[in-house]
Amino acid sequence: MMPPENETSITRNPASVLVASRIQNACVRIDHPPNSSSNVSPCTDDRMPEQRQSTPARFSVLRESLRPITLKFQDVSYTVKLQSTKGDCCSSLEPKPGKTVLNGVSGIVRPGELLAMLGPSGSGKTTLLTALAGRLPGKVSGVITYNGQSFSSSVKRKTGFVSQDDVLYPHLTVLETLTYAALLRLPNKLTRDEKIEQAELVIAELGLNRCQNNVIGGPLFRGVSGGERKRVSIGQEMLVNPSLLLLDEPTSGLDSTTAQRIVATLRGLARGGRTVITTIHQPSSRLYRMFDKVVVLSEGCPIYSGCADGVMEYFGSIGYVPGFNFVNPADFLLDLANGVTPDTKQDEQQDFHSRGDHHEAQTSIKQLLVSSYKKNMYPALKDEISSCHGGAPVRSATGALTSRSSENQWTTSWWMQFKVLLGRGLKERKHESYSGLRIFQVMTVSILSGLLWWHSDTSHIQDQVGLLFFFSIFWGFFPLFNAIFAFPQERPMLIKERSSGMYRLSSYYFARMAGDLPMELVLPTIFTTITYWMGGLKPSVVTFLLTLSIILSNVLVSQGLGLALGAILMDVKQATTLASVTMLVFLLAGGYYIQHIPNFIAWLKYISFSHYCYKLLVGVQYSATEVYECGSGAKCRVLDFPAISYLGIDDIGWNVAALAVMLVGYRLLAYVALRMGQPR
Ligand SMILES: Nc1ncnc2c1ncn2[C@@H]1O[C@H](COP(=O)(O)OP(=O)(O)OP(=O)(O)O)[C@@H](O)[C@H]1O
Repeated sequence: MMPPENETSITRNPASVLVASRIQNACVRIDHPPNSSSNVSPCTDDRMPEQRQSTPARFSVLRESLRPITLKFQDVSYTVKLQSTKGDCCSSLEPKPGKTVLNGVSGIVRPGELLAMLGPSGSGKTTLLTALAGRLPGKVSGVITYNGQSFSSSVKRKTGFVSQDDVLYPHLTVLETLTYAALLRLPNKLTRDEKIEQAELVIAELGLNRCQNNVIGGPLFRGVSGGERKRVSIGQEMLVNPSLLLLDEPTSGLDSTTAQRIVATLRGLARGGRTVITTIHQPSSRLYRMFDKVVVLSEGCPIYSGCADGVMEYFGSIGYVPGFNFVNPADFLLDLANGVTPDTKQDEQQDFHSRGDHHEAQTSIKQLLVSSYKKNMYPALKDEISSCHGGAPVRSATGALTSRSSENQWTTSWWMQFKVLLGRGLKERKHESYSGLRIFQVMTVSILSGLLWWHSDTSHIQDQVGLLFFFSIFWGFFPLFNAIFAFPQERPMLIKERSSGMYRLSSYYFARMAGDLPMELVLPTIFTTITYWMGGLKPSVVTFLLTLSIILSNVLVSQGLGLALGAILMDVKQATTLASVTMLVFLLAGGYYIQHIPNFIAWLKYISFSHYCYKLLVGVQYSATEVYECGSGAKCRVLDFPAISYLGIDDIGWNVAALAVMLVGYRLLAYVALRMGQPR
């Protein structure tokens, strides 16, 4: 059948309007919308047989009462500012063009329903999903409500979001990943053992028992399969028993059986009283039949929003019917969203070369479909959005304030979050922190420098001072460059977990600091012990301990600077470049290489922690009355040695204070930068 050819065919068509209206109403498949007490049992039939067998009859958080959410979105539009393509310095002054990614998308999803967003690549599915999850940066126009209310932190905690890329720690096993998620996300009223039990139940529910002790894996080493990884991501969200679950292409890259299993799980979750929304690329007809509703996007504009099994009727009513060899409704919808109809398809096969004409024809078909949606489908949808009051009422005369304020609290205490994050961080990073390569690096340098400075004494004071300067610089560079990677590497995980309201930023931050400490302090301690005694520095335990504590303070300050640079720039390349320039400046201005720095630039040494460290190291090594052999039998005061006289070994208190200020200041800066760059 031919598509409509003139404007009259897309004007408000009473027959199409009737169909569209029926499609909207027909979507309400659940006769008795789930309520907080009886909403979870219907899912059993939809689950895979293996899941039905494996679900034990223990208490499951997945079977606890829910707070159903009806999600409505009306006229959602979103525009992004495009980066200028010109590389010259003045391009930033030009106004940047905007790109409309979403244009007037509407829909309604009730508890118990599974909605699929379909559309060609780049049509705006992910953007719409992110907007519905309340995670889209910038201004989204239109109205999005959750049980009639705007997005709030209580909705956030009841929302599960599974992104297209699985953000998981590669060195943790499936069981560990879900256990840590359970410990962090489940409320304090459950004991630790009960939380672990919930993680095991989710593993059983998702059919992950066989691989529960396998590591997740990453780009450099193999772990669980793509489908298993995806199910782990879904499991992390299932643990919070979300009322609203959003998933971005959960089946992409999976074989059809695994994809079928995942969509069956989603449908089961929906039937348990949740509102489930997923984007999907190319569903098979088997998968398509599992959806309750679909939203079809074409270049950011909706061409259909309603019941999944009403698409044929709707498009038939406006003049588009599939060809005789039609099998899959999803293929038909995607063709339409691309502006391809069965007729144009046939033409394309006949005449492969007339691409320009086809492009115009496709554009006009897309425009026709969008106009048809606006005229025939949108009014019915709009009426339904404004008339429907589905879902649990969030406001009751007395209960509203209490339940809201209690839901706004974190599910677990600060201390609990700290402990779990510390344990998880130590487990995930033990390969990195205790890497043989790192230990080898430090041991080699320490032994080599011990040999180079072998038993130097005060008659070679220049060498001794050089060793002290080397201490300050080596333990300035090494921790700085290690720390730079911390936050940029963890950023995706931090964004994901903080967006779900999993923990406070402060508990994460302190757990990270504490987790890094042991190895950050053990290596310099071993290094100093070896080099100090091999290098022939003052053979006094007190002086050694003072030297060690100065070096450890230097390590902490330098690590703080690295963390701050990483957190501010969130880009390893930029941060390492800046760090190398900074350390070069500190090296030169430290007071060892150049002893007559011009006054106008001499202030640089005051911002260098290596300078303070070096001064303190010299200060504890030599006393004011000490002498050294400065010629054949002649004795000179240490204080008169040019390098030391220029440096000065007085005002130890000021140097300690400067290091202390930097120790706190850099870490505070790192925290503030992280807070500013993260969702609250
Ligand atoms: N921040 C942004 N800056 C520039 N362009 C953007 C931005 N966000 C989205 N877009 C553009 O908007 C369009 C829709 O993107 P989106 O990721 O939502 O599409 P999609 O339908 O999910 O695609 P796919 O199926 O390939 O994942 C794309 O053309 C994308 O390039």
